[in-house]
Amino acid sequence: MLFHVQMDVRLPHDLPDETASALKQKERERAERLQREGKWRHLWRVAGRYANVSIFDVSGPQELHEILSGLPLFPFMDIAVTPLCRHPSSVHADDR
Ligand SMILES: O=C(O)CC1=CCC(=O)O1
Repeated sequence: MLFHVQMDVRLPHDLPDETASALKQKERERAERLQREGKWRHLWRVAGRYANVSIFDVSGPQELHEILSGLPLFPFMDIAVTPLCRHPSSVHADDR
């Protein structure tokens, strides 16, 4: 099942630089692993904002929630989830 996910990152201004750097590094490692596993299909930066839009390919909302809530930056992100289904005019056979 595909989900469009927008994550807006809001790190507290008083978060020490070292803590922020460690969180970002852990987030990167988790994101890279999930991409290699095929669960995090797209990851795009929103131009001009500390935010991303992503496409996840997971079994359903429960798995998505487990992934998102396990992200190192989860406590510092506003997340909006939109479930997706196939568009009848899409020419891409792999759209699910
Ligand atoms: O920088 C972001 O948008 C937050 C993030 C998600 C995956 C990642 O590596 O960073």
